[in-house]
Amino acid sequence: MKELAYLNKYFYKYRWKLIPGVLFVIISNYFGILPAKVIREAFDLVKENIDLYRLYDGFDRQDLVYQVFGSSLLFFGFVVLVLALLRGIFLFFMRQTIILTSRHIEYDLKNEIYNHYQQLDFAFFRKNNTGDMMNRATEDVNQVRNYLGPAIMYAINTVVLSIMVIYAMYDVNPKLATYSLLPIPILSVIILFVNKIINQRSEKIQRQLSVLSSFVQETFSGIRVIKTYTREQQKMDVFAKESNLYNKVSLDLVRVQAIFFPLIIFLIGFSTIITVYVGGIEVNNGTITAGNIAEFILYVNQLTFPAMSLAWVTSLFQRAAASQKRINEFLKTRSEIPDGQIAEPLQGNITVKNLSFTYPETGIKAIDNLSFHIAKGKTLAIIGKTGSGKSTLANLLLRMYDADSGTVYYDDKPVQQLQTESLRAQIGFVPQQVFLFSDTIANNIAFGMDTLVMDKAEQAAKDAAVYENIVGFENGFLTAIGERGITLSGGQKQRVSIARALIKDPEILIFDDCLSAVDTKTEEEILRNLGRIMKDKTTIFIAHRISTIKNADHILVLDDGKIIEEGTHEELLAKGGDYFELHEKQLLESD
Ligand SMILES: Nc1ncnc2c1ncn2[C@@H]1O[C@H](COP(=O)(O)OP(=O)(O)OP(=O)(O)O)[C@@H](O)[C@H]1O
Repeated sequence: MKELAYLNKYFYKYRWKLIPGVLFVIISNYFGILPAKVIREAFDLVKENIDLYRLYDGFDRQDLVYQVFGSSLLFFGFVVLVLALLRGIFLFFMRQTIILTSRHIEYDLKNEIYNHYQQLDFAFFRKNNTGDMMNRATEDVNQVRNYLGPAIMYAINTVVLSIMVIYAMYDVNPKLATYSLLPIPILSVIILFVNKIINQRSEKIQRQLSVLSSFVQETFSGIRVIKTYTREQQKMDVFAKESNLYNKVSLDLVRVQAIFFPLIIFLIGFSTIITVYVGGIEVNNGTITAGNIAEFILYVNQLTFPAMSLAWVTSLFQRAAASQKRINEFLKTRSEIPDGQIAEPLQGNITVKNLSFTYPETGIKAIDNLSFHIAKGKTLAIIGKTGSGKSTLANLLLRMYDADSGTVYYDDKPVQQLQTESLRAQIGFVPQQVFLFSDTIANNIAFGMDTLVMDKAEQAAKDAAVYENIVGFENGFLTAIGERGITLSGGQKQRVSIARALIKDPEILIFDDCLSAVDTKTEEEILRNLGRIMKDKTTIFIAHRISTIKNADHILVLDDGKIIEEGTHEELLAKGGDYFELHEKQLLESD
């Protein structure tokens, strides 16, 4: 439960909505129990008036008694109606304050979680899957909102109503009150017990629902592969199996619930019988009136709600605590990359000294004691087999991770001292895996900019050699691209991704194998354009194809995270080593 204490800051923030909310709960309950007293008066009046009516039997006045009696009853009816109306009004205010506050807090909490996710480092996103992160920001927040709104509202309601009703009962007749209340503790114990079973079964449903939705999500994401391999029937069978399981656990819950409500009604009915029986004896003894029995029956019935909501509220509290614990786990996670202070414009000199990095999850040493230097305005190329550590190096340059040892220096300043936001804003990075948002092409190109300047987007598209393709579409730059840009070809997507980096006009550009899906002619065009744009700027090319990098000022050949050869294209060819072999192989392939 201490996990929920995290939310206290929000209670404080919205205190001027919550405090009136609590007052409204009290007032609405007060108007809720008053009708019982009015009905008692009405009952007693009925009895007295019947006696009086009989007394005047045969007299003229009997009609008058009848009329007075009729209008008094009407009056009592009217009072009950007004009280119900007042109760309704305050219930409305209660919901308007407490439930509304819970929605405000839900909104704040979702924003807090979302903003926190954005600040976390790559390592966090590597460790946690998207489904789990989304669940915590949606389903768990929902559970917490149930605590903030309904649970708190009904908890206060239950306590206030129980105190008021029990007080009113003992005020009338302690003996009758004790007898009438006897089944209530039994009721509460049964409810708590049944509720535990309901909770366990609800959790099972929740888990199964999660399995089912993950399955459906994955199936639809991979629908093309499923259709290509004609695995629809197999997927349908798996879905039917999981769905049946969901059905079974849901029915298990319905069965318990089916016993639950009749049981409560039975115990309340039992309590009513005791009230009538003991009340009848007391009326006979003259200690209470017949009206008191009617009043008590109403009280007992009013206690049904607190008895039921007690268990429900307890389970809401428990679920919210479990959810808040999961939310807190993420909110308390701090980025493992402490931010630096320096936010100066970069010149473009990069030095890497004895850099090593091992992925903690797999223990794979991706970068092993790497050192090199690129002067401002020069082009460095990195080539190597798959898995040789090229992408890891790019991520280290962007400070997505911190190295285990060694450092990257920008203009002689260690990367740790630079403000990551400023660093990344000055680097144009084209990742190996293109990701385009479900938006227009223009907005995708201008993604890194605060505003979309069409001329700049068009120029970037020209430089990335994708302009002709874009204007060929019916809506040109305003063409919407679906999830992950499915309307574009692989090569077009890569070029849009390049344009996204170029529009920033950065001092440093890093291309991570982003020309792999582009034909050699287009590649040459892009490289020519880059030569012009990046004339005085620093460029790092990561590539598999020698054609991409042969004009670079310096080439590093990586293997197993280490530099095995380095030099210019000509120098490396002259060495006759791995680079030369690769060159020969690629020449043969292109022939
Ligand atoms: N997130 C990760 N967690 C654990 N290990 C990883 C992770 N990413 C990469 N690796 C491992 O680190 C090594 C280097 O991977 P990296 O992606 O840097 O290679 P690469 O040279 O870019 O390969 P490619 O040319 O195929 O893109 C590989 O052995 C890979 O399995």
